[in-house]
Amino acid sequence: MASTTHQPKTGVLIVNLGTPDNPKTPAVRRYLREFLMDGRVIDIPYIPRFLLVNGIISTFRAPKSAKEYQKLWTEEGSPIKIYGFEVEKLLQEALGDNFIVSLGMRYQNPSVQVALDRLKNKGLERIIVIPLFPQYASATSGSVHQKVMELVKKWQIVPDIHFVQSFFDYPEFVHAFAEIGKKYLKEAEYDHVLFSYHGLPERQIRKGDHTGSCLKEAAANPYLEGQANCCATLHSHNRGCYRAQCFATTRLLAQALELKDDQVTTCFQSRLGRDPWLKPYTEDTIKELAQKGKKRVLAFSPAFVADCLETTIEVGEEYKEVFEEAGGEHWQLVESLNSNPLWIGCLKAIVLQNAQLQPKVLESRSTTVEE
Ligand SMILES: C=CC1=C(C)c2cc3[nH]c(cc4nc(cc5[nH]c(cc1n2)c(C)c5CCC(=O)O)C(CCC(=O)O)=C4C)c(C)c3C=C
Ligand SMILES: [Fe+2]
Ligand SMILES: [Fe+2]
Repeated sequence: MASTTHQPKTGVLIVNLGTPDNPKTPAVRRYLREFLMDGRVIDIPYIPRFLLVNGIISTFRAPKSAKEYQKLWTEEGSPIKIYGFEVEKLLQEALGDNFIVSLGMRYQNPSVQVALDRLKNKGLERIIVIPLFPQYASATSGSVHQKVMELVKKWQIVPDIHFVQSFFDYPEFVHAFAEIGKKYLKEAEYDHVLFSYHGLPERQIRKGDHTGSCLKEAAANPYLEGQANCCATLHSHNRGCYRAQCFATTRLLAQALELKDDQVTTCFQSRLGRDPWLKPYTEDTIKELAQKGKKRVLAFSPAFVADCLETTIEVGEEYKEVFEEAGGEHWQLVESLNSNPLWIGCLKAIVLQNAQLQPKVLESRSTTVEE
């Protein structure tokens, strides 16, 4: 009797932030409500969060954001979703039949529930979850992890679940972004290169800092090692710090692009509310660069893997206006990874590397079927 070994398939769940179903105010309000009622995004107690989101944000922010989404929308829909589906298809093709790739959005559609249902009851031994955020933040990757766990815990058979925490330091990620940017640096001269990351309330960084040293720039403590910026190096004590991961991303990209320290600046965009967010703020940085006489700036948005409101509209249009009003002459946004083949190759590398983390014992446990 011949015996055949069946390697169980691996599920790959890729999850991005999400976007409204359409760019009209009611759909944008639905999206903002789901997004901002997440206690990892607006991390204040439930009642004040409920009042804020259903009051000011639903009344004033939703119609304002809807206008922005109308500028962003294409005939096929919102870019973050269009690229999401393209990436799902291309990654499936790249990985082949031993994997099932499924796309979910943390907020709105296709929901994480729908994406996980596509992986349910398929006899999967393992699911690799890749939140599509290069740097870890509780508000993004942390929230995806929480949502997946909430849903999967109800399954009768819970497979191995492996979460990818961050991927800013994968050489394939750095290479993909750098190659897209190089195109611009070869075409023209730039006075400065800006790396603008999505911001976070400083409070959220402090909550994840077990050393008590982060954001205390001048404090004498063993973690600063004489540096002015506590996140200027990545060590075991701050490995999960979003801010430290953003600075590390800039260093890796600057190295790949052969840029010197004084040619690049890291800054943080999209502040919401009055609390202090990560500094320097992108808007302030842009004004300072223009005041210093920088006329031509190239802007990367390496916290995003697909073009979206935060890149195309905020960096590509709004910050361009700020720069030009302050005396700048040429502002260029580097487009995101979108469905670039280098990005698909990067995702494939992330999947294969994490699939290999599967202990040897699992390989030898592959189901043996007697025929
Ligand atoms: C890089 C990842 C992101 C982090 C970190 C993040 C934190 C964060 N965001 C808000 C509030 C808003 N973000 C909005 C849009 C938006 N945010 C991200 C990514 C991160 N957010 C993306 C990819 C997008 C764009 C989605 C799209 O449809 O194109 C918005 C909505 C747009 C608007 O009204 O301006 C809000 C609001 C907070 C409060 C936060 C951290 C605490
Ligand atoms: Fe955001
Ligand atoms: Fe820090």
